[in-house]
Amino acid sequence: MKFVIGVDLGTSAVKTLLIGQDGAVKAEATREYPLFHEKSGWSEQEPEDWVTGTIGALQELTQQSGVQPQDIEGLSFSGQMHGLVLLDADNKPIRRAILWNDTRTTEQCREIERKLGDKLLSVTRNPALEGFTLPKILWVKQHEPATFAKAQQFLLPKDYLRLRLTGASHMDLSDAAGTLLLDVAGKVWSGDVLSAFELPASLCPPLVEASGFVGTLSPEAAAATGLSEETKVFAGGADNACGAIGAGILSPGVTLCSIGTSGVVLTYEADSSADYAGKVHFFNHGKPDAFYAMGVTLAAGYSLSWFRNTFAKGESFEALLSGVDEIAPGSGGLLFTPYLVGERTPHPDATIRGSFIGMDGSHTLTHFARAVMEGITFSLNESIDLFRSAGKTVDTIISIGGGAKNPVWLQMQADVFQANVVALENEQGPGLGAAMLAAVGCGWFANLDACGEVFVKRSRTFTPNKAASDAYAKLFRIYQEVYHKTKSLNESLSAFRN
Ligand SMILES: Nc1ncnc2c1ncn2[C@@H]1O[C@H](COP(=O)(O)OP(=O)(O)O)[C@@H](O)[C@H]1O
Ligand SMILES: O=C(CO)[C@@H](O)[C@H](O)COP(=O)(O)O
Repeated sequence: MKFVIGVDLGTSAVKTLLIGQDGAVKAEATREYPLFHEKSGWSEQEPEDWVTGTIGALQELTQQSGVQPQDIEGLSFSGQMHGLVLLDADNKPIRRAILWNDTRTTEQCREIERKLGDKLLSVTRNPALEGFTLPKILWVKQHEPATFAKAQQFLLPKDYLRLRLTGASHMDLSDAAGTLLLDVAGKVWSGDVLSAFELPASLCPPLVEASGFVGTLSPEAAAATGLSEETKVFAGGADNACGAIGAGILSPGVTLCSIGTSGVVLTYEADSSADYAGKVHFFNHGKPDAFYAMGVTLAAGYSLSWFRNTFAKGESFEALLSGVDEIAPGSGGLLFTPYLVGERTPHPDATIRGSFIGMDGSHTLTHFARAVMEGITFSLNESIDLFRSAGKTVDTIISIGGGAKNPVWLQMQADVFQANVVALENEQGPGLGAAMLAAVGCGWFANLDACGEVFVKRSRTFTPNKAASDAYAKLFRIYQEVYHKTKSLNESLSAFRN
C-alpha cells in the first residue's frame, strides 16, 4: 500500500494526516502553537513555530504508523489564509506573521477603496477587509518602513512552510485569491493593483495551481522529518478550498460549514459569473477552473476556546460541554454574539465586540457554554441567510472543523440552519483535501472527483428537530438585533481598549 500526507497549517495547530490509497487514515499527529495578541485587534504568529510544529508532527506520524518512508509518495498542504509573511533577500522572515484575524488595518482598507474604486470588486472580486493580505502589506509599509525596506517577497503561511520543506517559493491560486492582489477570474497577479500601491511585481511569488507539482523534499527536510527525499510535494491550497475538497464540495448543490478557529459557510461556484456584490468572499477553488463563495465568522471556535481558557482553564472541550444538551434552546434567555475580534460576514466591522445579553442569577457555566455555541451558530446562519436570499438552495450541509467533533453542536447546526447536517468520519476536512491533492498529483486518480468517491467518507446525518428549529427561528431574529444595538456602544468603548 502507498500513502500520502496532508498537512493542515491551522491557526490553533498544525494537523497532519497519513492516508492510504484506500482513503483510510493510517495515522494523525498534531502540534499546537501560540497566538500573540500584543494589542486589541492584533493577532500574530511566529513562522518558526509552524516549521518546528510541522517537523515534530511529521516525525511522529512516520514513527507511529510504522509505514516505510519510501511508501509515502506525496505530500501537500492546506493553510490558514491571508497571513502576511514578509521575507528578506535570504528568505528569512523579517517580522512575525500578521494573521487573517488581525484587524489593525481599517485605515489601509479605506485607502484601498479610495485608490481602486470599482476596480477593487471587478478585479479582485472582494471588498477591502482588514483580514486580507494587501492591507497588511500597506500597514507594514506605513508603520514599519525600516522593516519593509528589507522585504523582497511575501508569502502566505503554508507557502512559507513549503519553502522551508522544499527550498522553492510559490503561491497557489486559491490562497493568492485572498490577498486582494490577484485578478481572480484572470488567474494572474494584478498589475493595476500592484502599481496603484507602488509595489514591485517581484514582491509576489510565482503562481501555481493547488494541484501543481513543485518539487521534492529538501535533503535537510527529509532528514528532519524522517521522510524520503523522493517524496513529491504538491502546492496545496487555502484551508477553506482544501476543506471544500475534503468534504466533497466539487460540484454545485452541497454547502460546507466549517467551525475551526474561524467559522465558514461555503458554496461551490462552477465559474466566475456569480455576483454577490462583495457581501461574501469570492475565491478560486482548489479544483482547477472552479470558484467558491463564502461567508466568514471571525471568532467561531476561537470564541469557545477563549471562553474555556478564561472561565474553565485546564478543562477539555468534552468536560466543558458536558450537560449542554440538557439545557433548552435559548440557554435560559442568555444570548452571545461572537465578535471577539470584530466581524466579517455580514457585518464587516473591526470595532464591534462580543456581548452576553440576558444574564441572570440562575445561569451556570453550562448555560454560558451553550450560549457561546448558539451565538457562533447564529452568526454562521447569517451567511446561510445571505446565500438563501441570493437564490441558493441550502438543504444539505457538510460540517467539518474542530466544532464538528461535538454531536450536540452538529444537531444544533441542523436546528438553527434548518437543513440536514452531515458529519464526516474524520472532521479534518482541510487536511483530507490536502491529501487528496497529493493523491491526484501522484496519479492515483484521474481527478479530485474520482478521488473524493474513495476518500470522502460521510458518517452521521443530523436532521432538524421541529420544536428546536421553531425556537431558534425566533431567537435568531433577536440575535440579529444585537449587532445594531451594540454597535455605537462598542464604538464608544473602543477608546478604552489596549
Ligand atoms: N471536542 C470539541 N468539541 C467542540 N469544539 C471543539 C472540540 N475540539 C475543538 N473544538 C473547537 O474547534 C476549534 C479548533 O478547530 P480546528 O478545525 O482544529 O481549527 P484550526 O484549523 O483553526 O486550527 C477550537 O477553537 C474549538 O473551539
Ligand atoms: O480568514 C479566513 C478565511 O477568509 C479563515 O478561515 C482562515 O483561513 C483561518 O481558518 P481556520 O484556522 O479557522 O481554519
